[in-house]
Amino acid sequence: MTVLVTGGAGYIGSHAALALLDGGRNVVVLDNLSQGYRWAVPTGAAFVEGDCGDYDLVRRVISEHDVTAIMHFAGSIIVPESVIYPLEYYYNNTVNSRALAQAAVDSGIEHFIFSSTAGVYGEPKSTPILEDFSLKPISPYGTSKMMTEKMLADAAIAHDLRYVALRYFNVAGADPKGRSGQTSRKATHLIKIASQTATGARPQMAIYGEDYDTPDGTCIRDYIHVSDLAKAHVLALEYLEDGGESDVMNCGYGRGFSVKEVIGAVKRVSGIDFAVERAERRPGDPAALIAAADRVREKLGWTPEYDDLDAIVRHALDWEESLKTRQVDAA
Ligand SMILES: NC(=O)c1ccc[n+]([C@@H]2O[C@H](COP(=O)([O-])OP(=O)(O)OC[C@H]3O[C@@H](n4cnc5c(N)ncnc54)[C@H](O)[C@@H]3O)[C@@H](O)[C@H]2O)c1
Ligand SMILES: O=c1ccn([C@@H]2O[C@H](COP(=O)(O)OP(=O)(O)O[C@H]3O[C@H](CO)[C@H](O)[C@H](O)[C@H]3O)[C@@H](O)[C@H]2O)c(=O)[nH]1
Repeated sequence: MTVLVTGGAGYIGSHAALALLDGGRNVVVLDNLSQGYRWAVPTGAAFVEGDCGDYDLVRRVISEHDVTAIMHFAGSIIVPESVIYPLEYYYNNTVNSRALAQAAVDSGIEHFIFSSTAGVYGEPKSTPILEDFSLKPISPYGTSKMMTEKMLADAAIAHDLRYVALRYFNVAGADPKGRSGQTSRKATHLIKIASQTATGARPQMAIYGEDYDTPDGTCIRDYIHVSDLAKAHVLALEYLEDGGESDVMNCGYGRGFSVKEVIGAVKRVSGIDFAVERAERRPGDPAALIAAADRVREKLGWTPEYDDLDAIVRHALDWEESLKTRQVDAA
């Protein structure tokens, strides 16, 4: 019995693979290394280089590794890039997910966990955001994820497949044991960028907009530690194995921090007063995104361990330091 982790050479997938291995499960990672790194695949996981949209390959991997469940992280993740290259995003996130789901159904896989995003909500009518708020994504990225959610919902009605779509809020931090972290070639995430600036990989950073309708004028987000998120995946799998119904669940802590608060934490924890510029608003940034996080706690029994901004930042900084000794551009 093995879990197939697509995108397991990437940031979140590698942490989920670690959590599965730590729990004594077998893991096979399928990743095309378009963004991830071979070295990021945890020791103990089997690795297949290839595309999650390659139906025949997926069927073979499922059969050869005795796969009984799929965690699907592989995808393209940069919101502004999805506006410029929408058809690439629909292909990689929606078309390839369709092929993967088809291979899963045809192979008799019954348990499927999908990486969705708070981006499916678009500009929410209010916060905290409940799972049954209407889905009105404002980017091709968000729409590509929403479409995959809908496909899974329909497939789950027609076939023996049951799924949990986890809608991540802002994922940050790194494995507390230093085994993995965020290495993306094209980082856009606030805590990653602030950590790179603190550790000298960037000369300065910018705050995108100080005129939002928030207490300090900067955007508020619900930052979740990647290891807590990984744990939610393991629990979601156990939930399905115990007979749980298909569902969607927000993954966040239900509280938010502003951009200025985050930068303040990175300066405080690192002890470095790095340069921060003011910049224009970034298009498409909602003022505040905070999860209603009751469902994941109640249905999965999820209890976070790292709901502490300084701990998230500490782990992100430690990982950034460790990257100085790695060849991150060599896959
Ligand atoms: N990072 C976040 O804050 C965030 C928030 C919400 C949702 N998500 C979702 O979580 C998932 C993982 O994100 P991440 O931050 O770890 O990104 P990442 O880029 O670090 O990891 C994605 C991995 O998928 C691989 N990949 C991409 N397309 C593939 C394909 N067609 N076949 C096989 N492998 C492929 C890449 O090489 C990479 O290793 C994505 O689906 C993303 O949309 C991420
Ligand atoms: O250098 C930077 C980087 C970010 N920000 C600001 O920090 C906040 C957070 O930005 P991120 O890029 O870290 O994250 P987003 O909220 O834009 O998006 C992330 O969270 C979303 C859900 O909330 C989606 O899941 C998406 O995939 C994921 O990238 C935003 O107000 C952004 O403008 C800055 O001011 N400076």
